[in-house]
Amino acid sequence: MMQPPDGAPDPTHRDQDVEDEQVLKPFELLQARYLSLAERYEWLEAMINYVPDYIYAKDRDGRFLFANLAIVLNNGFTDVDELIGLTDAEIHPMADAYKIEEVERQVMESGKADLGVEERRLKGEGWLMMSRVPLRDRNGNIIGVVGASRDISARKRAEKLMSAQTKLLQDVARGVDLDVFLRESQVLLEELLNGRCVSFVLNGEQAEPLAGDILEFPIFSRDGGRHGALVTVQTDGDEAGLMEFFAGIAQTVGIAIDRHRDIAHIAYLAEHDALTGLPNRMLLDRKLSALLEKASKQQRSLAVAFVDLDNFKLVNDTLGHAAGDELLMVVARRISTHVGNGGIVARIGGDEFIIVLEDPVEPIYERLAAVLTDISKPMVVHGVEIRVGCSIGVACAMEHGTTASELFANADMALYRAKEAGRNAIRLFTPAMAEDARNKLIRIEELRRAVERDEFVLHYQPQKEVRSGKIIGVEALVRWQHPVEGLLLPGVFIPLAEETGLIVPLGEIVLRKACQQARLWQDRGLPSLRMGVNVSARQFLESSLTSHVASALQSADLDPQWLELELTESLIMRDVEGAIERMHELKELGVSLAMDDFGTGYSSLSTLRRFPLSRLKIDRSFIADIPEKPGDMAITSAIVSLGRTLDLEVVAEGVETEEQARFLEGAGCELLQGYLFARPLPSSEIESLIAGTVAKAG
Ligand SMILES: Nc1nc2c(ncn2[C@@H]2O[C@H](COP(=O)(O)O[C@H]3[C@@H](O)[C@H](n4cnc5c(=O)[nH]c(N)nc54)O[C@@H]3COP(=O)(O)O)[C@@H](O)[C@H]2O)c(=O)[nH]1
Repeated sequence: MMQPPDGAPDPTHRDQDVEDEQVLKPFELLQARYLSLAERYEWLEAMINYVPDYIYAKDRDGRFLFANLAIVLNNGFTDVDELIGLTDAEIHPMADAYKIEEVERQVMESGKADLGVEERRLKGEGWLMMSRVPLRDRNGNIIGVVGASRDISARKRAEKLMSAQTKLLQDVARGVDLDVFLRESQVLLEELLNGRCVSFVLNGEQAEPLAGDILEFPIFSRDGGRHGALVTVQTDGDEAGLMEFFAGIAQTVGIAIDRHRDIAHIAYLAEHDALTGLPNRMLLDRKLSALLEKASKQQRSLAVAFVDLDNFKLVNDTLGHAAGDELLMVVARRISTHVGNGGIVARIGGDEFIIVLEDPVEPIYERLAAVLTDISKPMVVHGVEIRVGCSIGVACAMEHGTTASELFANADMALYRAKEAGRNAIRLFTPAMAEDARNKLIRIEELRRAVERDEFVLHYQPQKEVRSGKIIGVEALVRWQHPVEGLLLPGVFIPLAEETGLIVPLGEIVLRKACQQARLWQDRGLPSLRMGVNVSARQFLESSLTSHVASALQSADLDPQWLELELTESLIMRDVEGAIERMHELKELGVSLAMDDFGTGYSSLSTLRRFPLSRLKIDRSFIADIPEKPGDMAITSAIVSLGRTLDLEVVAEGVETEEQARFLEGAGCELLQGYLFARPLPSSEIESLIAGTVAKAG
């Protein structure tokens, strides 16, 4: 604590009387009363000597007039008198002295203060903040310079530490590679701390032995775990600020590691399927391109196989998505076991996997057959034992393609063929498949155009009532009047129309034409005929179906009772509840509904009861082998009596022989349809046929 010179009043002493007087009397009076000039000088000098800042005054020639103790000691003197009268040139190296003189000369010449200039210390390490102001006499003449400087080394260091911390945080934000970040951080810290040893010891790493007492700052992870520690050696001058700095750096390193792991995880997720952990399409593309390059250089072969599970949707729909996920994981494991390190297994979509077999030693077919057999083995999913089959399509490099996309396209084509072959099959790509695919594409384009231009005509196949022998209805069957190929049967284009969705506009065309024809026959005075129109699965699922039917009826001005929509049994059974709802919607229009191809699906008596049907059409496959197959005859009789039980009329399709007709009549079947009576005929021929039967009856 600084003491005032002997005899001087203690300025910190607070005496109430004195304070009162100070308020009452002028300051000069007070000074004169208590302090002589010498006393005041002594007191001021003691005070100036006490402050750690450097304070001095110089004359115009740069000679020290006064300097406080801090300056005296810093320049290697013991008493101020030793310094008085000296110039900077006499106590500092020439260059430093010149610099000081230059600044002070400027201040004296300009009369302007030079405040807050940061400079390195002339002696020892550190920084000073310098201020110089002109020294003036009573008349305002500049007679020298007064300087004051403060040691700002601690602040400068704190700033450096902070900017180091900021730089590291910026590196973290920029996502600098972790190894680079750790290396650069270590170098930066060691430089900043004058070569002091600093290292980051991450979990699982061996710490380098350091001499001396060790300081450890834990590097925490975001979730409170520990990544490791920042390790350094303890030194005497370690102040609290530095400890905080180390702790802060350790925290920054923790963030960097967290971030690095996040990025690695995101990169992993971007290239892997989250469910099975298998590579996804992105990684597969990358890896396959590299493998293809290698295979091409080494003239080796490589197989790409597309694997698609059969009936996966059924598992999802019946057992739920969690069960579907479990199934996919089992399948992924089974495929991976077979492929091992000699290839890649990737999941590229719902139930689609791709296998790449590198230079297959065993014949490809055998390896894939083993995969197929393994996938098809029973598995327990959510407590239920199930089996799923699969179809596999294969293409080989370089034979079937040299790029990933060529091989994918060709393997996909082969897969399509495998599925067509009835599933659980493997097909190797052949150039003919590409040709077929090309033709299919051309056909789709032609079909699209045909729908736009309406190149379709309807033929009608009569339905004969057994009881009266009269034609009481027809089934409308579409034909494509192809501009080059002539009249095409539906088997050629209906499946394609289903696949592409073109069946929806095509179905609308058929509905309109059929309704118009029915109305035209009525207008021409023919007996009213029930018009049967096939509705495909895709059409039935369209929410617009009911409005399309209503609109077709309305524009033809046809009474709905003459329109019958034929829905296949398998279509209805896919989603019984949904189908019932849609059937009621249609029924409300006043049309009747028939179940087509009956016997090929799995409807039970109890579900059949719930359908608002008018007729059952026995599938022609049951009729074809009558009378050769007694089993078919029994089924046919059973369907007829089922119809009777449910109060539904039964129509037998595909009746080709008199024998079949007699059997069906005997069984009680009400309506017959087939080549025996007529093939599907153009409208004009139907007119003659009906006119003929009417005349015969008359
Ligand atoms: N969604 C739509 N599907 C339609 C439409 N028009 C037809 N089709 C479907 O195409 C399938 C094939 O039709 P098609 O080649 O016309 O064959 C029909 C008859 O010719 C044939 N048939 C009739 N009687 C006999 C016979 O005695 N023997 C025999 N071998 N074949 C015969 O059956 C077909 C009618 O069958 P079905 O529809 O089950 O009553 C056809 O199956 C339709 O599904 C359409 O406009 N939309």
